[in-house]
Amino acid sequence: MNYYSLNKKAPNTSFKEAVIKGIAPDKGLYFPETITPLPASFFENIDNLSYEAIAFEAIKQFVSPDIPEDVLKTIIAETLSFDFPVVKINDQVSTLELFHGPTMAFKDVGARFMARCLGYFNQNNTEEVTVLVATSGDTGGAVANGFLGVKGVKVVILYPSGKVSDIQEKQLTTLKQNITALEVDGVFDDCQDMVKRAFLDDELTSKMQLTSANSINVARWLPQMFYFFFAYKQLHKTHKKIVFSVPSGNFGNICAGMMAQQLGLPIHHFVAANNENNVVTEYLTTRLYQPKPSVQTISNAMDVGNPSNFIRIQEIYKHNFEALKSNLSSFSFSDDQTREALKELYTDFKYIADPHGAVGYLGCKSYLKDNEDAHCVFLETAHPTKFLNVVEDIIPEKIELPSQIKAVMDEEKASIPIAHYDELKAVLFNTLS
Ligand SMILES: N[C@@H](CCOP(=O)(O)O)C(=O)O
Repeated sequence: MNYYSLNKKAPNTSFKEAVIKGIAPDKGLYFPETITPLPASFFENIDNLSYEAIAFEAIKQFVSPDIPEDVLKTIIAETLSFDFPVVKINDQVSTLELFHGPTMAFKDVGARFMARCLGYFNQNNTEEVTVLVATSGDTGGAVANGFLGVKGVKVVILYPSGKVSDIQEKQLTTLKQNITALEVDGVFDDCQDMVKRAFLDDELTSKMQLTSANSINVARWLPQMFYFFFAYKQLHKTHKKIVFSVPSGNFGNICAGMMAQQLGLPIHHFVAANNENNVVTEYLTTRLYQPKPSVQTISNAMDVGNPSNFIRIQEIYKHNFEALKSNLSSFSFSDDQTREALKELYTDFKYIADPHGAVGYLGCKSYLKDNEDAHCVFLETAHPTKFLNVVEDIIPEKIELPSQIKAVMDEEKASIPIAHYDELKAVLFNTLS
């Protein structure tokens, strides 16, 4: 598969080069040249396929021929070593739990997949790769965990100081080894802008191989398609109109769901569930796409004011507003509404959600008001204990800490404070020695 830059001012490139570069030289996101739907027989036979077999069929065309099929099977087996259960909330709503991996957030799949692809491409390479990543909470921990000890790879994570949860901060600052955490005096968008600027900085890129482990990287983004297939496998016999409500920040996850739909997965509709960072909700109402500085909320991983992947969504719908709107609804919710939803899920259904899942649940409720015959699945993108300070105030029971969380609780944080791009540059040059 070849990839083109969405800015259309850079040469097309292979999967391998797209992964190693992260972003095209013209600053565009890479997008696959073709998307070939899976045959009808795949969907007819889905009940007999394992998750690994489904994932293999879904992603094969996007990584071929750079990753041979036997290597791809191993990468997928190692990536998907945990479960993805659908849990019934009521007759109209279910949740897909994506938090059973090592850092208890949906980012684990993409991070582990990408780390293994990069490890494979790098095996005979003497040149080190530096992975730069901006996080508003969950990506950082997943990337730190996924890339820990990967040969020839150094990871530098930028996160907004004071704007991620305590456990998220522990996950991304305590592993050390080949992982460096930079605590940025700013918001997530400042971190993301610095990362994107670094890719275009000739002084840096002439001395080091930089790539991204955010969803701008195709190897981080595309494996997120798997979730939608896994939910479909669990629900298609009982529900015909399946709608996904995706808590959305950088819009990589929902965009991956739309790619799954392009492959033929029968998804009836998407809901982008937003907190008060509502650029896309406003766009669908006003047709004006106006990125703005992110505001801090209790669903902090979605505190993104300029979502990177929206341009890919536009590309899928060929920049046709009506086509997009017929397949995507978007709602935005305040922190108070999110707290109420957490309470309702617990009181009415005995389900403990995290704040992001609660926003997804609200997205389902809003959509179902006018679409009663649909079944809405909200993605539970992270485990509630990652947001203990929020959840424990609302849920009147002691929540048992999972072993993955306990493992980092008492570790010592190591981070470097920075405020400006030049400081990032200095850190990157220091990693060269
Ligand atoms: N929600 C994210 C922000 C970065 O998103 P990504 O999917 O592009 O890595 C986070 O938790 O850091």
